[in-house]
Amino acid sequence: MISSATDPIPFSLLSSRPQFSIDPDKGLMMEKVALSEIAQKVGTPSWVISATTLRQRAQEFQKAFKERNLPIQFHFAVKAQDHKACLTLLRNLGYGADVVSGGELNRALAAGIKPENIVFSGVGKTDDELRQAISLSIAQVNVESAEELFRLNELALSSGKKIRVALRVNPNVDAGTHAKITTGRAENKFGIQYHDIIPLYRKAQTELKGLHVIGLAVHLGSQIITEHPYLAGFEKLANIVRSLRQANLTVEELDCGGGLGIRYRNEKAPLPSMLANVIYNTLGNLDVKLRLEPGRWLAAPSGILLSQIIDIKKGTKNFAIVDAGMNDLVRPAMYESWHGILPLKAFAKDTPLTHYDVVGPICESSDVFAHNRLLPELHRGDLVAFLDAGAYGSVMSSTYNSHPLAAQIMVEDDKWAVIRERQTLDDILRTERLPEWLES
Ligand SMILES: Cc1ncc(COP(=O)(O)O)c(C=O)c1O
Ligand SMILES: N[C@@H](CCCC[NH3+])C(=O)O
Repeated sequence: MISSATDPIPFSLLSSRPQFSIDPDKGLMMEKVALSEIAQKVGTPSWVISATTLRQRAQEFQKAFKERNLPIQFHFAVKAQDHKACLTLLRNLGYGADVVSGGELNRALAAGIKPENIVFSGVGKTDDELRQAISLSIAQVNVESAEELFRLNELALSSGKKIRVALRVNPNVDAGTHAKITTGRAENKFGIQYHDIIPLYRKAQTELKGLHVIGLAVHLGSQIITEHPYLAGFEKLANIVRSLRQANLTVEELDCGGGLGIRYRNEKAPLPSMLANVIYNTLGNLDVKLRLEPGRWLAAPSGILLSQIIDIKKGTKNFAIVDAGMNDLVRPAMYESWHGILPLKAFAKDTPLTHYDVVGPICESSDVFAHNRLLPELHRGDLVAFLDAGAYGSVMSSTYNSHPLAAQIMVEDDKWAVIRERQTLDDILRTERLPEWLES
């Protein structure tokens, strides 16, 4: 997390992010909206998402696969960004949803996504969640263990309705990403071990009458920035498909998961066309319907977290203390992740830069957004934007230290709207009760 000479300086962060510009009077703009106006009217911290960026990235993803003529259905990974407005925008482009809980399933439905466009992944699905999936006849349940497979079969039999199922393979492939967001290694809790798939698939397809076994699913991890893990994972998947077919079993569909990474700092971020090429070369001739579950690539660059500087604390180090904390954006504390930081005040390319540790107000030493970051000189009251926070940002926030959840705003062209009100302390206290014996 230590800044180095190779860190992009603030101005250069703008060059690869067309949704932002600097207006000499209004400062940092997202699309045609001055972010300072939002901060002034709605307060900070606030999440702001650019609808145009989300839409363009979603379309770029689709285009890459269309160019390869691959029959594919996209399911946005709701865990990355679960706001109804984002899900609705994506639904209008033809995206379905990839959900990992009953909550996400019902959010997707509330956004008008049809059950037949919803896949349900995740390592711990309750009976109630699976019953709802069965009664809705969703696109498929990605089953993560033999135990879950048998339980789902029983639930389907007792409801009198078959459920479409894919077996999630754990291919034991290293995604080459942060250890905490790798999911496809044998030691990870996700998926069914590679060597157990064929006997289990056979049993499921030939004996478990509550299930319609349509194929396989795989998800290797998140923030994947080279083609190698995908190549290795999909080649293994293709081998299993061939073995299953040799054993006279039917494979109709493959769900290739998500995971495509973005450029937060200096990473050589891949494009969806890379993923389309790898899928074309590894799975393209298997005559299967394909599904993908992208999350981060669509949503992360579309969103920011707006925050205000509470104090500048000077000493051996300069601390810029902001009003957003790890309770809002937990990624730096949790994964040592790097987020670009831009001041909202207009600044010129040759503005002199100063080193700051940018920290939040939370009583944890890990509540640090950036160490030794070069920024134009900052003052109390200044506003800053944490970039690339549209995925795994608002969805992971908490009310630690009794900080209410931040507001959410959507921007499109010159319009903006509050899409989630700022939570209040009353909202938090409303659900708390005193036990009778403590009431005075
Ligand atoms: C099963 C599954 N699908 C899709 C995703 C989305 O991943 P990403 O946001 O990296 O595209 C995840 C998250 O890692 C996941 O666990
Ligand atoms: N929350 C992680 C991604 C996890 C993806 C879900 N398996 C992040 O912020 O990078």
